[in-house]
Amino acid sequence: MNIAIIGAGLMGHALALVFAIGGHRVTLTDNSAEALARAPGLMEKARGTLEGAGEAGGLSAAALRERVTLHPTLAGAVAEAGMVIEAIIEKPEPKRALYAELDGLMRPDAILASNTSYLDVFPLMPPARLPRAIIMHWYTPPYLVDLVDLVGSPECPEALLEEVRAMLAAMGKVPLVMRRFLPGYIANRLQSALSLECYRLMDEGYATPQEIDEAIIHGLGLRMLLLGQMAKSDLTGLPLSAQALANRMYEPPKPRGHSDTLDRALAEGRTGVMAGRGLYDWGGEDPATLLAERDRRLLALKRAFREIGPMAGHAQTPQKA
Ligand SMILES: NC(=O)C1=CN([C@@H]2O[C@H](COP(=O)(O)OP(=O)(O)OC[C@H]3O[C@@H](n4cnc5c(N)ncnc54)[C@H](O)[C@@H]3O)[C@@H](O)[C@H]2O)C=CC1
Ligand SMILES: O=C(O)[C@@H](O)C(=O)[C@H](O)[C@@H](O)CO
Repeated sequence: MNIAIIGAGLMGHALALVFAIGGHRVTLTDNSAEALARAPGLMEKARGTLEGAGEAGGLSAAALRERVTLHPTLAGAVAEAGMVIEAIIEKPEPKRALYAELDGLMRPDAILASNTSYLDVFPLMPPARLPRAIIMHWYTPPYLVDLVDLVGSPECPEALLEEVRAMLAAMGKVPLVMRRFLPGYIANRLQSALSLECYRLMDEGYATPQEIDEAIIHGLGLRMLLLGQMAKSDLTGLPLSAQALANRMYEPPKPRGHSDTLDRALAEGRTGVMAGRGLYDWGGEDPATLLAERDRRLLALKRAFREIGPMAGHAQTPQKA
């Protein structure tokens, strides 16, 4: 399929690589010439890391350049596309404006997909596009994290969602179809709840970022990879889960809409790896080198886990809840 990706940022360039590895032809555009110009180098860096681990699907550097075409204009990018993926800034109004512009440029039969993390984008889209509109939410980096949240618009037929689900499965991804839209789907909602607690622990001086990550990496992470949270509860015994609920000893933090820890970091320009410092000081290490090292280690974990396999999820025969 011809795939057009709008937005060549952190996600857009990586999605271009994923679909190129999946054998699709990709057009990529961005309203920032600088962001668009950065994309080929970022894609090749990631492709090289994947190839080094035998995970590039046989996509050579030359084939990547051939399969992904950069377009300076929206019209040029979407003219032939059977699917248009929006991966621009997570703000409603720029998305609404883009969908309106796309409506006059896309093929009538093209699927309009959004990579939005939380927004209900369907009310932002031209009504005539809704029968072929979906949310297709990926996780960073999408060439390594296999989960893809799929949600159809209220007018999207099951058959279309199944067509996209099958396409993603054929690409080796793990599409998870939500029966109806919920901000953040499943994994992003869990991440949001976890983040709220993390910011509470830091804001109220209970824990440092390092201590929080120690607790996750050496406490929760290993089991979660194998069991998720629900199978883990089965192995622990559900009476304990029920008792923990009954004891009400845990009260989730009330959302404050901000975090003092985050506010301080942002005020000091500590915006994350790209700035050399965030909640950690990355010692001025080159961000591309750090991201490549992240990818190298994630690949080693994925390879080992492919041998081990999960003990939960669809790999198991779940009890009817
Ligand atoms: N960063 C992440 O980890 C993830 C982000 N997402 C979602 O993906 C979307 C993009 O996120 P990122 O890639 O992180 O953002 P980003 O800021 O890295 O990239 C967005 C790109 O879109 C371009 N852009 C903005 N308005 C545009 C327009 N009207 N036309 C064409 N290009 C335009 C910008 O120049 C920028 O290069 C957001 O909706 C975000 O919630 C989803 C999963 C993970
Ligand atoms: O973690 C991810 O890659 C995705 O869940 C995302 O949508 C973004 O990171 C989002 O959670 C940022 O708030």
